[in-house]
Amino acid sequence: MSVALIWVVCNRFGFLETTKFETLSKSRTLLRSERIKNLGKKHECKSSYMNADFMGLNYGTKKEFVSRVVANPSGELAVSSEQLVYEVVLKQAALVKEQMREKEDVEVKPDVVLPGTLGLLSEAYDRCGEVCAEYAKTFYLGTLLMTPERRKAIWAIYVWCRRTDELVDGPNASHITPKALDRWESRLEDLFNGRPFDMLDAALSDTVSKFPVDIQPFKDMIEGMRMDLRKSRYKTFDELYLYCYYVAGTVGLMSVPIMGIAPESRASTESVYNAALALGIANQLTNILRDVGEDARRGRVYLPQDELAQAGLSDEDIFAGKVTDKWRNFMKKQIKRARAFFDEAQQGVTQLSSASRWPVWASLLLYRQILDEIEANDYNNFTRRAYVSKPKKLVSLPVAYAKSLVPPSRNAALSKAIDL
Ligand SMILES: CC(C)=CCC/C(C)=C/CC/C(C)=C/CC/C(C)=C/[C@@H]1[C@@H](COP(=O)(O)OP(=O)(O)O)[C@]1(C)CC/C=C(\C)CC/C=C(\C)CCC=C(C)C
Ligand SMILES: [Mn+2]
Repeated sequence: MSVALIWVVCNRFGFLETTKFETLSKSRTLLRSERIKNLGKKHECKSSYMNADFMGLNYGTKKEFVSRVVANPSGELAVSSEQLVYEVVLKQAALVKEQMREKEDVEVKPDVVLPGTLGLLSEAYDRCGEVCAEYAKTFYLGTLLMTPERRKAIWAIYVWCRRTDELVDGPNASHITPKALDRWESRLEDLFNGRPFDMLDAALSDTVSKFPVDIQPFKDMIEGMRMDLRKSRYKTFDELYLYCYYVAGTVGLMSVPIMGIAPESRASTESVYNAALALGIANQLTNILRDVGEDARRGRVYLPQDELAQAGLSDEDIFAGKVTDKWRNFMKKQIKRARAFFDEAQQGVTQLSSASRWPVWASLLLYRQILDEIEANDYNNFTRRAYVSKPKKLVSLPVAYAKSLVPPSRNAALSKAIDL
């Protein structure tokens, strides 16, 4: 009965037209000469530059840098994951700009309220808030600073992401099949089309009818869960990058349309999306570095196999779980790379609307400190879980608050630097 009512409510809101992007995995085709021409110079990809630097490759200045191509196992050249993900970023940014423009032209009609249905929707959002508070307390507290509309929308997205992650990471994970993920995806399509399946879906259905959120990052997150089902090793950082985009970079892309960009920001929408993507990647890399031992006990090694080999390490060393100098050196490089992604993200946080900056700074600073804790544990991430202590968390909150007060620079030259 209540589901039917919510279905009616959400149906009435109409639906966001979903864009006809090819899924990222489909577009991950081998590089043809025209693709090289089109992709090479068109988008200067900051992250690619950053990784090239990390790998000790010298590509000259950032401006001169032309995106990297990677070789697949049979030696053929393919478009790098970063380049493909960057295309998604550009499309998301273009879409949000287009939708914002359309919104300005559209006359806002008053909502037709069906008796009894608004109460159900607000109950659905309250439940999302409870789930968020239960799983991510600090972040939940941060969301309380946002406007009520934005806060509820972020809770609804959080809950959908958490439920998606639980499918492959939760107690029923061993029963999850690719078919189950296909069903989850068609449920996602239904809710984007105003036909939610349950209360929590109804909250997200309402959110996507109000904010310019696209379905693509949601679909891509499900793709990441598919990847987790079929894969437990990553040959290169390029492969790992794609996984990180799917499961975490997508969260950044989902969140920006809700959090909003500060009206006074001079940075381009693309650069803000790129920073959001970088935060997702940084968080996921940190998560992987923190959980090396735990993942190994589940037979999973997310660390790039080629980089392990270059460091003179193998899966066996990870299963043995001995902290050696080889391991320390390897970890130092991995931490350096994760920090570079955090640095990239930090430039974008300031561009967000003022009320959204504090929760993002708080989550960034707290997650980033996990890297410091791994160092403090002398790189023993096999048997010691790095965590940020309560006092350190408490100190981070006012620091995050102070950072959130810094407005986007009005200095055009500085904003241009962000656009690199
Ligand atoms: C303010 C803020 C952080 C908003 C994001 C809120 C949101 C919708 C979060 C969803 C997170 C989620 C449940 C994702 C599912 C996949 C997953 C579990 C990813 C890992 C998160 C950490 O979770 P945890 O430590 O609990 O991991 P375990 O399951 O225990 O292993 C991830 C590591 C990644 C999450 C990614 C983000 C939070 C990206 C946030 C980016 C933004 C909000 C963009 C900000 C904008 C700019 C311009 C920087
Ligand atoms: Mn997880």
